[in-house]
Amino acid sequence: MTAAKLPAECDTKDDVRAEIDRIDQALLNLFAERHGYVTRMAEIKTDPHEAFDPARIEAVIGKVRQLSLDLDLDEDQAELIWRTLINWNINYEKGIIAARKRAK
Ligand SMILES: O=C(O)C(=O)C[C@]1(C(=O)O)C=C[C@@H](O)C=C1
Repeated sequence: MTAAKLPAECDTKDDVRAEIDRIDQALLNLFAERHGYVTRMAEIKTDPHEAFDPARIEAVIGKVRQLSLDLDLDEDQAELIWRTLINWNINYEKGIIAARKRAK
């Protein structure tokens, strides 16, 4: 494997795309790690209604927006990504909790 190149060290589209592919892999590894905790959360919560936790969601979004600003990223883009992720997680958790209750 070739060493990572800084943006300014990339001379071709292929150079840039190799770095984007490397970063996508790293991001997916982190999403997979986060997903493991969401699965665990679904095991800990006891009622499907607990899956949607508005206070926690707004706290996460607030943190993500601030971290984005600190990194000079677009905070609206970050919020959109996180809301999509969290909305998906809510349904995922609801499904796990409801199935467990039905099986009892
Ligand atoms: O913190 C929780 O309670 C979670 O279940 C995690 C999470 C998230 O993906 O960050 C998902 C659903 C909740 O409504 C809030 C946050």
